[in-house]
Amino acid sequence: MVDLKELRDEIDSIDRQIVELFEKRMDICQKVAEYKIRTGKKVFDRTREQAKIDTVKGLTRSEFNRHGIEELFQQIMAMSRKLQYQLLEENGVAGRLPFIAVDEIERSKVRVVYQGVEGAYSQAAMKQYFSEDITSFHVEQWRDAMEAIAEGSADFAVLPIENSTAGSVNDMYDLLVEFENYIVGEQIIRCEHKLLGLPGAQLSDIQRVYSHPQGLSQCKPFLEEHRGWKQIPLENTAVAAKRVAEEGDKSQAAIASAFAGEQFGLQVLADKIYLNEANSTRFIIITNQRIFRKDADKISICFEQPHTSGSLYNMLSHIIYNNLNMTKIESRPIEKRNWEYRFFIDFEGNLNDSAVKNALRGIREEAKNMKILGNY
Ligand SMILES: O=C(O)C(=O)C[C@]1(C(=O)O)C=C[C@@H](O)C=C1
Repeated sequence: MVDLKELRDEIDSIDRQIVELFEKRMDICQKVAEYKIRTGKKVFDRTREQAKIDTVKGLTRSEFNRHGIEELFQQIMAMSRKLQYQLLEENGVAGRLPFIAVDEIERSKVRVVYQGVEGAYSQAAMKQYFSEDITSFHVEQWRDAMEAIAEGSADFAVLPIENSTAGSVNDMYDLLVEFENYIVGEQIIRCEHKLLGLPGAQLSDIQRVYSHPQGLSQCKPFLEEHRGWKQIPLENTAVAAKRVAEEGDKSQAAIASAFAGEQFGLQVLADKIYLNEANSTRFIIITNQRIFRKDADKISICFEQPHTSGSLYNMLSHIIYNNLNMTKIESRPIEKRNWEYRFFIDFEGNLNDSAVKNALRGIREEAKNMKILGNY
């Protein structure tokens, strides 16, 4: 009968040797980093890593171990790269990020665009974020707002990115990739949807209900109690309220805010119809300049990765290894490339932090491509 203690002693002795060899290897990697600092050579060398993996796999005795050794060496080399990025950063050769730190984002005497019509939740978000002495205008589509920022006809745009009940606004992620606009702030607004109808209308008159698709989805249980109603999605909750007011048909109602109701002279037919008491929408403030507040504490980036096992894990390891806290992850299909995805992550930090610069440098070097969407 084998003795477990003896076996464990043997494992302990092997592990001590592994640790000793690992530390020796990392010391050499430090010298490699010094060489790379002197010569400007890139840390990540894909060809060398592939050759190394092939060689060490060839040294194993079984298929099972071949797989294990591949994973082990991928991790060892990932550690080696992270050490090297850290040394680059410490030596001040990590490179400058193309973002400029500012004390404050201007909130007065600026031109701001939002999507929808007056009474939209975007307008409420704008009013909360900016002061009263701004010039504002609204556009029909989110894309129009993005274009207004890109061409400079507005300084800032206010656009929805996420609702606490219905989830992310997918189109916004795609637009953030398409346009060279950047997030500089965010504003959270409670969305207390109401069912709004014409003055004198009764709940029993209603046959059709208009809202934004997210408005409809956020009031699902209420709408299920009224299965006979036809649900019609529109581009904005305030557009829905406007339409009910303009068409003057008592059988029509809108799901929108109380201030949209006031704006268009509608009355509240049903209150508290939303799924979640704390139902809120997070709006982002966008501009065409690469600026960030000196005290900004949240970063959004996106990157593309090849469709291979472990590729997302490898990117996220830069966040973990630099002790950063990831707060959100999203994926969106890449246009014209079926079943391939672009990942969007948010994490805590400021672009001036060394840990953040380190993580970004690693991701930039190792991902197919990476874009910083903003620090706010
Ligand atoms: O050989 C190098 O250039 C190294 O930086 C060392 C090393 C390794 O750990 O083996 C690490 C990173 C490179 O991508 C390739 C190999």
